[in-house]
Parts: sequence; structure tokens; C-alpha cells
Amino acid sequence: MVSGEKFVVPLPPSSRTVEVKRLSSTPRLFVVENFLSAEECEEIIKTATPLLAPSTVLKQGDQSNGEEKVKDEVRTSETAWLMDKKVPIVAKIRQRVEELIRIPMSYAEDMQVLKYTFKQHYHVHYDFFDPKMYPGRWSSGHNRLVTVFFYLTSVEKGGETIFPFGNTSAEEHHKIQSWGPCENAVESSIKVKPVRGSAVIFYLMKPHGHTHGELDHTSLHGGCDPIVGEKWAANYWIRNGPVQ
Ligand SMILES: O=C(O)CCC(=O)C(=O)O
Ligand SMILES: [Fe+2]
Repeated sequence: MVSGEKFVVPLPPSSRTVEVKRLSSTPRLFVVENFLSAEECEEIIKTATPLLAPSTVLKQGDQSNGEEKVKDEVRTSETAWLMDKKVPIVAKIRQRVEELIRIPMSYAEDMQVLKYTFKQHYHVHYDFFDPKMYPGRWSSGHNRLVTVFFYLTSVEKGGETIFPFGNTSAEEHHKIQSWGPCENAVESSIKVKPVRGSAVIFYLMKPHGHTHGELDHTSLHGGCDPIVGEKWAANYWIRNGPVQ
């Protein structure tokens, strides 16, 4: 499938439609401009500000006895979890995401708001938990299926979301070993520029394997350092079954 293909998706029950543009087929990566209004972005930032704390990652290792979240240099931003689904802005955006993605939001983790100031980043990583690195509870096939990511601010310079495998063929994959900071990523990487209100959607599992958790390793991505301007963003990590 070619990149740059656009299709119009209705968002019932509103009469609104959005235009979904495909940026890549491997990984399956799409962008939707104006998914959120400027007022909605402001409202999310205002709600999240008092809840910000240093971002964490899940500690690698056996997860059978529960998980441990740790701070790590790979992820230096701040996070606010908006756990109260009754907050009007959260309820509204949850519904809109469900209308777009057509997956029940009971499969989604809470909305996570992210703030990156100068030189803060999330080095390239996977949003799923590879059972090789996280044995235990992630070995059952239950995992994250898709990430819906919103930009709440536009960033003047830097702050892109980078996809090193963007639009590559299987024959090229062995050449792509882009770990660490954005600067290490291959020249051909797709870099999505943060534009206020835009959403990026990328799938973490293969199209025909999502029921049994077949991971898509081309979904590798990262959040680059903002150079000029502050980056606020939010995500929903949506799994292939209900979150318990
Ligand atoms: O900040 C970004 O552009 C990407 C963040 C990210 O990968 C994540 O939240 O999982
Ligand atoms: Fe991510």
C-alpha cells in the first residue's frame, strides 16, 4: 500500500468527519489533523499541570509478581495520568478516540499527558512489552495493540516523533538498528512534526496477529528533544483486550 493515501472517517454520533492520512504501511502509521481543537488542547494541559511527575518506564524482568516502574535516562519527560474518566474533557476525548479507532475504550489505559522541555526525550522504544524482556504476565498474548498520540502544542524546532522503520521493506530491516537518541536514527526515518491538535496513530501488532499478540517490531519509535519550544502531548495505549 502506498503512503500518503487519505480516507475520510465519520465520527458518530457527531456529524463530524476527519481525514486520516497514511504515512506508512510498515509500521501502520496514520495522522489526523485537527483531531482536537486548540481549546481542548488547552483544557487537557490545564487539567494535567498539577498532576505532573517524572515519567517512568517498566523495569525489565519477570512480571509475575507485579510490575515496577522506574525512572530511566531513556525517558526524561514529565507525565500526568488523567485517571478520572468523569472529568468532562477526558470523557469527551475517550469517546472520540473510540469512534476513530473502533476499539472499546475498556481496552485502553488511562490518558497519559506528557511534557517535554528543552532536550527532554523518550529514546526509541516499543510501546508493547516484548515477552522476551518482560516474561510473566506479558507472555499470554495480551499486550498493547495501538497507540493514539496527540500533540497539544506545536513545537518550533525539534520534538518530532520518529519512526526508524517508516516505509521500509522487509529486506531493509536488518540495516535498521536505531536505538538511543533521535540523532542515531537512520536518515530515512519518518519524523512527524508536532502540530497542535494532530493525532498520530500507530499499530504495535501485525494486522492478522492481534488476537494472539503478534508484535510488529517495525513500530519502533521515539520522541525527539524539543530544541525551540515546549512539547506537550498525550497518549492512549490501547490493548488487544480489556485492561484489568
Ligand atoms: O513524544 C513522542 O513523540 C513519543 C512518545 C512515546 O513514544 C510514548 O509516549 O509512548
Ligand atoms: Fe512510545
